[in-house]
Amino acid sequence: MAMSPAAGRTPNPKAAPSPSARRAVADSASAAAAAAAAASDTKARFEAYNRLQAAAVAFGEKLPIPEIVAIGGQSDGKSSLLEALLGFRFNVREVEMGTRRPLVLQMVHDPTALDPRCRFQEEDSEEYGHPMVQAAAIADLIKQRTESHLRTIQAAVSAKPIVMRAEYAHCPNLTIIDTPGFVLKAKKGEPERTPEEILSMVKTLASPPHRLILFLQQSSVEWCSSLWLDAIREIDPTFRRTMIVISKFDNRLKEFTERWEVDSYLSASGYLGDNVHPFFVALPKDRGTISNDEFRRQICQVDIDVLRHLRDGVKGGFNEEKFGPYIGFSCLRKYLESELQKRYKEAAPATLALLEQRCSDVSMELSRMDSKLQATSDVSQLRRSAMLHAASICTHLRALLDGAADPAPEVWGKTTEEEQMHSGINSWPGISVPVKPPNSSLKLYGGAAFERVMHEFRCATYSMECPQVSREKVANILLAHAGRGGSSGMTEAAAEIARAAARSWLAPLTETACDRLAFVLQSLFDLAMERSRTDDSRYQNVENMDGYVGFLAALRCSYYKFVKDLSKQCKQIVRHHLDSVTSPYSHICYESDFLGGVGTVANTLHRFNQFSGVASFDLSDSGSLEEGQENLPPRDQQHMTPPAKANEREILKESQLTVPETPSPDLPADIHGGKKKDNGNMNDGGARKRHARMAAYANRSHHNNVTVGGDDLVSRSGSSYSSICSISAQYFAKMREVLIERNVPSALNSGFLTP
Ligand SMILES: Nc1nc2c(ncn2[C@@H]2O[C@H](COP(=O)(O)OP(=O)(O)OP(=O)(O)O)[C@@H](O)[C@H]2O)c(=O)[nH]1
Repeated sequence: MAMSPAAGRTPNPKAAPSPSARRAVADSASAAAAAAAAASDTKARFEAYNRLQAAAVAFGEKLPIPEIVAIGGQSDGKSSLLEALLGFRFNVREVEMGTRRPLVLQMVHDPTALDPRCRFQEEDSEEYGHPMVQAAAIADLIKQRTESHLRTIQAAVSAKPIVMRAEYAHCPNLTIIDTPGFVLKAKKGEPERTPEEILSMVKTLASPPHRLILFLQQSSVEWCSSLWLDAIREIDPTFRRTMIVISKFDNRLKEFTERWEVDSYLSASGYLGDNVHPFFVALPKDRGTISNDEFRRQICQVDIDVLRHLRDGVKGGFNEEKFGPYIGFSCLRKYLESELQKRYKEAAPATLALLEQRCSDVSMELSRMDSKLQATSDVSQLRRSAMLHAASICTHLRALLDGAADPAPEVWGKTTEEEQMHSGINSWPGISVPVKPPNSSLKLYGGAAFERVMHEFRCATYSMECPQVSREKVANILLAHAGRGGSSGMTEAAAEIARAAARSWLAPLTETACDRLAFVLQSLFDLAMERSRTDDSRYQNVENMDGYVGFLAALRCSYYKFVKDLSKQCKQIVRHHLDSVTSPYSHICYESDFLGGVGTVANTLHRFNQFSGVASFDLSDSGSLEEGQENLPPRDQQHMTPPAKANEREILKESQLTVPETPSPDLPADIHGGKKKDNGNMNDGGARKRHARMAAYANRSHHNNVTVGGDDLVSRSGSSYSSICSISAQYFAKMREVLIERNVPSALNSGFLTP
């Protein structure tokens, strides 16, 4: 203390202080105030970073907050060092499993907390739990959290940290992350990959450049045989942000006898570079239960003992000027604290800029939400957005019908089987065999799926045979016509039978086709929504309607209703076509040149190939010839028969008619006699001959004055009945062909796609 000129005299308490004394007092007061302000700045900065860190951990954010990561081999003393820094033991190192999850230890120096207050951050939230005081309870909680998390993720180690905040009068303001220790071999019962997992996890934790690395290595390890130094070099090759701590220094001390030995060891010459100074730390060995005060006292004592040993126990002491600042726990503690504060200060502008950026992002998002909220009360704005959204959905629907590959058909498309299953329409009425159009195994949607259903419908329809008609029905129609004395009674009867069959068998098929097509269209709504959503995120100015649940539900409902109405209308139109084709006034049955004539196999085959069109290209890669030709007319089966085969079948059928036991004198002999010739010969114009025969038959019956009614339909079952069945089958095929080739496809296409 500087003496004043009046030194030695008794000071007069009442005398006014001299100006210089006043200045000195003022200087020291302002220095104290500045120090206090700096300390409070430091504390505030530390607090702010701690809160930021907790938030980052809770939300999985990666913020460049300066932190210290303690790493090293197993049992190198990381947890012990953390306890020493904290100023009390919480027994983490007693947990025999070792460190398995990183522990973020936020130490907050609080002079009022004479007992440590530890609080753990909840596993998936920013909140901290209640303060805990008991060391055993803290250790238990760490152990329990570690075990339950590892059990959940089925692993031996995890990178998900446990965050503990400790407020204590005797700890510095410091945040350290304790990590699992490196090991060379997995423990018994643990996965063999555990050592690599630990190494890679710790490397990941230590890699961010804003983190300081506190690398611990036991003093017993020689620099040349250091196991993990290379791992540190990989992360931080120049040790720019690495602090090296030689732990358990007490174990090494007794080996030094000469000064050069100590100095050479302390300098780590040749291994770390001139600018890297490791710290040499020893901590109390005593494992007994001691008070926190005693623990801290022992830490100080070990520091004193180490220095004393180096000074007095070694011949010539050691280079204290050079290495003194690096020996002992208290030096390390001071260094860590100041280093972290320095980094906090350096990082503050960048952190602030980052936070401001985040704030402005959030403000923008908030104002967007605000304007959205306001828009909800602006009806005209709402209407505009709703119309824009509906228009966008319509555009996407159109694009999907025109053929699109977005969204991924593999995910959003359906195979024929899936379509059948999801629509609840698993089969075609009256068709017992499964109908599989080409490409049935591909996942399609939109226009492609529509075309495939159309093709499936054709396949289903052609696979239908003219249903059997009972003798009574035939007799009822035939006899009535005969009674009226008509000359073409048999033809008329056959036509009438075919009409009735077409009406009752084809109508359900067309209705099913409408339902299936409607399902394809309905499914498009979700795809259009998905496309619209992707567009929204691409062009952010488009109003996002996600929150308007009621509107979206109404839009969906009206779309479904629209499709349902379309389906209803299409059913009516198709029904109308069916009615006109099956009308007695229709001339279809009597058009001899219809589509090249009944039974012209070559022509009908050609037509089948035409309708097959694009839809019959098999694009599935499974495509063996058989599969590729799914539902193309099978050669040896009667069902699944397109027009050509249907006609062939009629020919076959005719050829297989039962010869009546008593040949009817009414029928020309060649009707039966010619059968054998026709049998199986599809290209010999059999159907045409048959047609001619039918006409001849009709004429002859008329000319010979033999009425059809005179033919006994019961006893001569093989004659008139069979012929009528055969003719009506041909008529049925004709009607079907007109419907499937001309009327129905155009009606469904225009009805569904261009309503
Ligand atoms: N002699 C001596 N022993 C120490 C010193 N520091 C720690 N130990 C002991 O070394 C052992 C391992 O210490 P820990 O702190 O658990 O080591 P760790 O690195 O955290 O271990 P893991 O988390 O399993 O990687 C304990 O028994 C400590 O008491 C020291 O300075 N001197």
